[in-house]
Amino acid sequence: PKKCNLIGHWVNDLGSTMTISAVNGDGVFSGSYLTAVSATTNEIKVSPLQGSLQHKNRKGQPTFGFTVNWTFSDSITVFTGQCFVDKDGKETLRTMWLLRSYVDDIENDWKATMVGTNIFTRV
Ligand SMILES: CN1C(=O)N(C)[C@H]2CS[C@@H](CCCCC(=O)O)[C@H]21
Repeated sequence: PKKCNLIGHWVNDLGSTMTISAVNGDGVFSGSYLTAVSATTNEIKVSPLQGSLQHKNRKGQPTFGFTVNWTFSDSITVFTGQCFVDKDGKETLRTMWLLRSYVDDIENDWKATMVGTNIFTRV
């Protein structure tokens, strides 16, 4: 049956790689994120991620959410999505994300959040 497991190594179309470690009994997990591109000119470094997944339905394709706390930029990204097994039996994470960047002035709050979709596949 279709079984998608979040644990392991993932890569997305931007070349970012993500490693998700053990998922505990409450569905809480942690890991690390290494981005290949950034909106900043800072040197890119590995960043920690923390999240949780729904496995109440135990249908094997759980929904999840996680936060990446960027170590090299004054910003933070939250991802949410679902882990699928596609028709070829390959696991894929379909996600949407919000990237919130620091702005100096509340007048610039309107342009501080970017949104996007992103697909991860197993490395
Ligand atoms: C590389 N990325 C990636 O793999 N994404 C799914 C998108 C959403 S998080 C962003 C990178 C943000 C880096 C920190 C910053 O530039 O403020 C971009």
